[in-house]
Amino acid sequence: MRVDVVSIFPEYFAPLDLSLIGKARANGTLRLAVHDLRTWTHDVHRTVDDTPYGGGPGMVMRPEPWGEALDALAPDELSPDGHTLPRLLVPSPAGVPFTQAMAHELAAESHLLFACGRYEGIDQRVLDHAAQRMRVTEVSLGDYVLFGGEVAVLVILEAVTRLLPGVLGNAGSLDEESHAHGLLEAPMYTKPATWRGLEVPEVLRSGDHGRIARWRRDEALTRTADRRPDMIAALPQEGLDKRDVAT
Ligand SMILES: O=C(OCc1ccccc1)c1cn[nH]c1
Repeated sequence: MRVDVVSIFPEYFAPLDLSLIGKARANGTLRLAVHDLRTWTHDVHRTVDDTPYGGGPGMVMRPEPWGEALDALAPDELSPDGHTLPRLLVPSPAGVPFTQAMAHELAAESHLLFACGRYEGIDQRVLDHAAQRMRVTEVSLGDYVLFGGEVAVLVILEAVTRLLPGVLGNAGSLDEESHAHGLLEAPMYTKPATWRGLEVPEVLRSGDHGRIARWRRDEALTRTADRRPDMIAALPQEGLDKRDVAT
């Protein structure tokens, strides 16, 4: 997968050289390039922002540099490697919620292009113009406001990269994890069996895999009902047999 990131703080992405994402880059699973938006400014001050039409606090990112950046990174003509147009992702408090389902969707793309907004955001025409030729998604990580999109891109990239083939050691851990089956994950334990007077639930040491699976499912349902009733409501009802419904 090819990923391009455009930001006025490219150094934010240095951590991506570490850990799993670093390995994914090393083995070519992920080809990541980070670009400084100011590359596409031409004034001596390399200006990327200006005051908002209609008034209001803060500044807005100017369209010109973004337009040139997107032209350069998502050229219309097919490049030698026959690349398709990228999917443009713009983190924003006004975006559609980022979910594990979207992470899976993005992991299937061949080229992602992230635009990191700062200040009050990017001139809307940048997104409207880009949408004339590529798929554009404003995406929100949650109902809060950050200084800019960089941190959100790090989160999205981590969620997507770990889904790419060969990045996670045992792919098994993918289908067990929270949000993989519409429920939160059951509590996890490891050695020692007793720690500071606290025991590991006996069932997990019973070796009875049917009992263990049932216990984990019950725990997942209870946890989800307690912490995320919204997820219980979203469960496919036919998937829940009578025993499952948490009382
Ligand atoms: O703050 C966020 O993105 C950065 C951003 C982009 C545009 C204007 C202000 C801030 C964000 C919050 N939830 N998900 C993303």
